[in-house]
Amino acid sequence: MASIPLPTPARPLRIGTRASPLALAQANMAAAALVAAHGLDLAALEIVPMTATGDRIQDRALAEVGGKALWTRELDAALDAGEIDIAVHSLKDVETLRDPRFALIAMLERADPRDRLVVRDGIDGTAIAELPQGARLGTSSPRRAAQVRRLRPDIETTLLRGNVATRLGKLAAGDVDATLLAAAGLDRLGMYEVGQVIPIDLLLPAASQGAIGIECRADDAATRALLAAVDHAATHAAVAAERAFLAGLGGDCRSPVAAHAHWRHDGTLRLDAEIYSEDGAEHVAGHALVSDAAAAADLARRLLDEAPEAVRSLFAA
Ligand SMILES: NCc1[nH]cc(CCC(=O)O)c1CC(=O)O
Repeated sequence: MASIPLPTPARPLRIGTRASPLALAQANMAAAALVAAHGLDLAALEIVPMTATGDRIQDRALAEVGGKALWTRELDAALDAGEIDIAVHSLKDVETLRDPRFALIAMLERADPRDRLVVRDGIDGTAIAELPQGARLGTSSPRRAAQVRRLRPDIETTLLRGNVATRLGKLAAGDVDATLLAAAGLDRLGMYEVGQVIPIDLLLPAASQGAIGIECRADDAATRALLAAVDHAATHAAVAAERAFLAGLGGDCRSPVAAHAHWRHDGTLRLDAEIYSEDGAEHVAGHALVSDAAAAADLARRLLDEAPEAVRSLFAA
């Protein structure tokens, strides 16, 4: 194979990212992986932070805002215009159907995919089952709201938006009694002690949760080669199955859908998935061994076929 032209301080690789502390931490993880894989000079990389539409809108549920690509539009435009060379994303927030001008080449090794329950001072209990009767749970995730309401119909769910620190601040201020946050995000912010982890079999995570994706322009062969060296193949295949399931449903990160794939000891990949009605009162769950995207899409079709009307009607596909 021909050698890859490496970025240099004179011609740095520009890494586009959202400007939130979590996004910056993730961009730095991607940078560190590239430095390690290629023996780059740190000065050969430049982090380029930008604000996404989703960051600007703070007062409404993103599901209401409508429109697509609330987290990717600005980075896509910068990538397309050649202002950045790569974009680093929380894959959970990236649409399953991407513009073919962009290529998702690499995923870093997935972190803890689980959610953690965080309660405010004065609330006893660290598990969902232990929350006080009628507790108020803040979340911006239709999945988390539906899952909690299924387990605890007495719990009231309200909208809680903003980056991780903002949400924790609103929790501390008593706006809500509890919230759910991704363990991966908390850990990447150094908040290892915040919240109580919820087992996967109690609260199945969102498709792609804990996975960081790195994209470049599809026609940028040099950058593709650079990124391919930091791809974690096992993560990539598992997350691709989760995303194929979501795509098969016609869902996105605003759908009450959970999907998690994990490698079994015999080398097969098992995909577990659940789809909920908005209030969590109804749901359908299933699993399959998935050797390719088609098998994940098959599971989506099977679950939609089995789903009660309140669930199926959420997916107009
Ligand atoms: N929707 C926001 C978002 N997107 C990715 C993460 C966490 C990091 C990850 O899943 O990799 C979070 C925060 C959260 O859900 O608590």
